[in-house]
Amino acid sequence: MSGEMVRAYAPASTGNVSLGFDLLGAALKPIDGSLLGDEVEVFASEHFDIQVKGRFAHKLPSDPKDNILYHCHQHFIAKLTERQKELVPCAMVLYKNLPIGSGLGSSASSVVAALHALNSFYHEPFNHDEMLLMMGELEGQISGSVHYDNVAPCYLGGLVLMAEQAERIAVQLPVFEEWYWVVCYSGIKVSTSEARKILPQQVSLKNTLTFGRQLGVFVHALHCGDRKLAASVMHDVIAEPYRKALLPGFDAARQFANDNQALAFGISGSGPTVFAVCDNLDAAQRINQWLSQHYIQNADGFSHICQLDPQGSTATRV
Ligand SMILES: Nc1ncnc2c1ncn2[C@@H]1O[C@H](COP(=O)(O)OP(=O)(O)O)[C@@H](O)[C@H]1O
Ligand SMILES: N[C@@H](CCOP(=O)(O)O)C(=O)O
Repeated sequence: MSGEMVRAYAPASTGNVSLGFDLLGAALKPIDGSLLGDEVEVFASEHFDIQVKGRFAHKLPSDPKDNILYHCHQHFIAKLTERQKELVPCAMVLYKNLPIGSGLGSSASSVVAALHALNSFYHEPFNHDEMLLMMGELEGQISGSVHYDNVAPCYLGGLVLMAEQAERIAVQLPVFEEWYWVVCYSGIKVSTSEARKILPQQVSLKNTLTFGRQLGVFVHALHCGDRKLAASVMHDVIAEPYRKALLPGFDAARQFANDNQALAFGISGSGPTVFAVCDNLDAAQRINQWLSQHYIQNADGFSHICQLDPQGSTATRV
């Protein structure tokens, strides 16, 4: 076997961004330069194998077949074998850096890092949309339904709106580069599939109209650079009213953020991570410090001041 290896990194992401349930998501990058995302290595090997390392490795199922990486590999190789018969076999290592059930797109990060690394290892047989379709399908196996608001920003970078058209799964939106996104993970686990089950299947006419208006106005405001208008419509009428009951300290955290110049505050994905958007670093630091002291529940929790990660996942051949 050759010594060829690919290493991929896939950033944490925030799904929904309050106003775009399942339709809007953003990739995150801590401003202090720390890595907030999973990494996957793929290398040539006679026998397929998955090793799991990293801060949150011990929280994953012990059977490698229950790791989403196993299913990513199976799925990718099955698709590739339809086009190419002779394949160099490989093995994988996952550095599980993101907490599971955190609202930071943890499973999406593993899926994107794994599929990006595999695509790069096998010399890019699949294009961006084919990759996104695969990523959505794999993420859907875990969370209970196909939604792209974590995998798409994680893969493409920036702030991403789902188009869900056959040849245009997602579109990147303009961003306000000076916005800071404080993200605080409390340390408890909230299962995405459970947090989806508690949502009602029907949405009232009033909330449907609010949802449509907010999303339309937000996209317009991004395109014309109107920060105030964009921030004014960042309210969650779909999930937050139900999910906040799963998040101890949520109302106090929102109150502090609102009283300290946050432009917006909400649940990241299905929680328990919360996010606050600020347009100045002083306010972001104040909120970050308060959340670290008051919202975190145990030693697994953490808080970061982030900006949006414009690059998304990366893969390097080493
Ligand atoms: N590589 C992986 N990364 C994250 N979760 C994984 C992975 N492999 C399997 N899982 C399982 O998938 C589920 C992910 O839970 P979920 O609430 O969707 O997490 P998140 O919202 O953080 O992506 C957990 O039951 C976890 O054990
Ligand atoms: N749109 C999804 C996002 C889930 O994000 P996660 O990071 O909690 O997996 C939802 O709100 O269910």
